[in-house]
Order: sequence, then structure tokens, then C-alpha cells
Amino acid sequence: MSKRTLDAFFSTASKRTKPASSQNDPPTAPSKHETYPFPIASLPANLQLALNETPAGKARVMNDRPDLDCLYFQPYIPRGTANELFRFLRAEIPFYRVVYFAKRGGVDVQINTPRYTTVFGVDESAFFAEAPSVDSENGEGYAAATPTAKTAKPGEEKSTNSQPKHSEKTSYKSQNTHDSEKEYKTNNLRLYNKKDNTPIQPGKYGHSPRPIPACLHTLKKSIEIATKTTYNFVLVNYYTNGNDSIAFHSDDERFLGHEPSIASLSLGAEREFLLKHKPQPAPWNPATVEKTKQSPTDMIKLLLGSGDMILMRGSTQSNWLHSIPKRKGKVPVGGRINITFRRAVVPAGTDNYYHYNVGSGGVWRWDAVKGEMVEIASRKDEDKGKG
Ligand SMILES: O=C(O)CCC(=O)C(=O)O
Ligand SMILES: [Fe+2]
Repeated sequence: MSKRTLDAFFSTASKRTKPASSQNDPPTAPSKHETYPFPIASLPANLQLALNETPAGKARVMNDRPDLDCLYFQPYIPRGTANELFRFLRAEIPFYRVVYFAKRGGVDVQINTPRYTTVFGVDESAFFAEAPSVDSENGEGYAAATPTAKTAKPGEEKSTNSQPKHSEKTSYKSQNTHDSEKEYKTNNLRLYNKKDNTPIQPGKYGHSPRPIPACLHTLKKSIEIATKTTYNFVLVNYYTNGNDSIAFHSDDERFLGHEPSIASLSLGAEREFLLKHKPQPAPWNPATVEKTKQSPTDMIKLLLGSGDMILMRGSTQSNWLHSIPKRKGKVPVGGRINITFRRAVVPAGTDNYYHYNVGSGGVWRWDAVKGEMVEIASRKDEDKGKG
């Protein structure tokens, strides 16, 4: 990448005005939910506090190549904090090694995803809210679910009246309306249709959507402020070593809507991130080539270190491909986590993300003693057509 590109533009991403947590907040409880294979710890107080210092550096605008529009935070999270966050998330989050079949030249081919993945969230057509509970005084209407209120048990069949209603007695909090981390709890969250607030029916989704656990929710909030964008999906990749990778692709599916903004955070080992323009017929616009002294086919190579973040936005996804290539060499490459924050607008997005990032195989978890991922359980039969 040229010096000109590197120095081209700077934007002053302002630091947050409202802290994500204060020093006096008690450590929050682990996030639990019927769709999680195990409770997921919340961020330790020191990491929550450190997130108040984000973004750690100014974002650089990368838009001097045709159709490219990215913000590059180098870093978004200070390196030391980012490494601690890497170790925390690797230890606390359930991962999957997804195998799926795809047509290649008309033939079904088995694809082994070359990295661990996991995903949380639901598309815009639905939302998570605390399960409503029956008002004990008159037996009708619904009260806001609180930790002490009587709430429907997870998985309990809905009664005839179990829809949240728009009345004074009805109050339920959408996952996105919590304004303090202390209030953010996944335990009693259930899924509703945005259109009419009715509970999601079994079969709407091929795989039960999972609420974003508190630790990733905190991170999401921080990144939403910095990027002035809201997200409803958090996808996590874990690259064990230089052998794990992601092939050239673009995140331009229709379920993300027009010109999606995707924030991509790197934690742990440094890896190369390659960007190349989608194939386009020559001759290229001579004016553009003259301006940039680069042909649109020239590759951009960024070294993403721990804490760095790229926001890909505007026309980027529809025109550029990106990848993390395998890294060979004598020096072993350590583990790396990548977290992307996205916004899916229709159920097809939810189905796609759970299919390719959770799938149906076993659950993997980091084993600190062995220093490797271990398969902790073949999946409990949690997902056959449940909402
Ligand atoms: O690991 C990365 O930096 C990129 C991940 C990515 O492109 C994706 O998950 O779509
Ligand atoms: Fe991607």
C-alpha cells in the first residue's frame, strides 16, 4: 500500500462521552441463556473500564482507490488491553468447527471451515425481550419482567395470552433499549417478531438465534459509538495458527441491505489482511489510474495487529474482496480472534449466519491447561426447528 494511501486522510473519531461502565459497577454475572451451551462470563471490571479509552488511536480513512471506503483504527483498543481481551474471549466463548456442503462444478463438496467460528444476534425482523409475566393481582395483563418477577420458564409453551401487549400493564425491554451494562441480562430473553410483537413461532428460523452475551454486548456498544452505526450481529472467528484462514470473499449478501457497514476487530496474533478489487474489465478509468498510480487490480495488504479495527463501508463490499491468507513460515503464528459487527435486515441473514458459523457439529472450548481447543460436547439436540 502506498505512502500516499497511508497518509491520505485522517478523521478524528471522538472518544465516548458516556463511560461503558464506572469504577463502582459490581462485576456483572455470567450471561446465561437456553441457547448457550454454557454460561458466558461478563467482562472483568478492568477490561470494561479499559474500553472507555477507545478508540485508542485516530481512524484513518482509506478511500483513495476506486470504490474503496474504509476506516482503519490502528489500534482501536490499546495493545495490552486487546491481548487481555483476546485471552478472555478465547477462554469464555463457545466455538464450532463447521462442516457444510456446497456445489462446486455441479458436485456437492464437503467444506471444512478453516477456522473456529461462533455467532450471536438476530436480524431486524425480530428482537429479544424479557419474557412477560402474568400480573399476580388480577391474573391478566402483563408486568415488566424483573429479576424478582414471575417469568415464563425458558422453553415453556406459551399460554394463549402470552404475547406482549401494548397496554400500561405491558412493559418489556428490547435487548437494545438497556442503557446500562448492569441491566443487561440475557437469562429471560425470548424472541419476538418486530412487526406485531408476537412470539417467534417454531420453524421461523432453522437454528435458534442467540442473544448477544454481555461481554460482546459491551464491545458492540463501544464500537457502535465509534462507528456511528448500530449492529444486530456479532460473528467471531478464531484462527488457531497460520494454517487457519478465510478465503477471498465479500460480505455483500442481500440480507445485509445496500452498502452495509461492517466493523472488524482483530485481537491476538498479527495477520495479513488482503483487499483486492473484484474483477473488472480493462481498460480501467485512466483518470483513476493516473490519480492513484495504481491499477484497480493492485492488492492492498494491511498487517492487522491486536486491537486494530477496520470499518468497511459504502461501496466497499460490493466492489472489493478481502481475505486472511494462510501464513507459512518457520516462526509459528499464534491464535487470533476476529470479531465482525454487522446488521442483517431479514431472516435469511439469521439463517445464513447460524448455518455457517454454528452449524450442527460439536461445541469447542479453549482448554487453558492443554493450551488448545477441545470438543466439550456433541451438541444437545437444541435446534430442530425451534424459534
Ligand atoms: O478475520 C478477519 O479479519 C476477517 C474475517 C472476515 O472477513 C469475515 O468473517 O467475514
Ligand atoms: Fe468478511
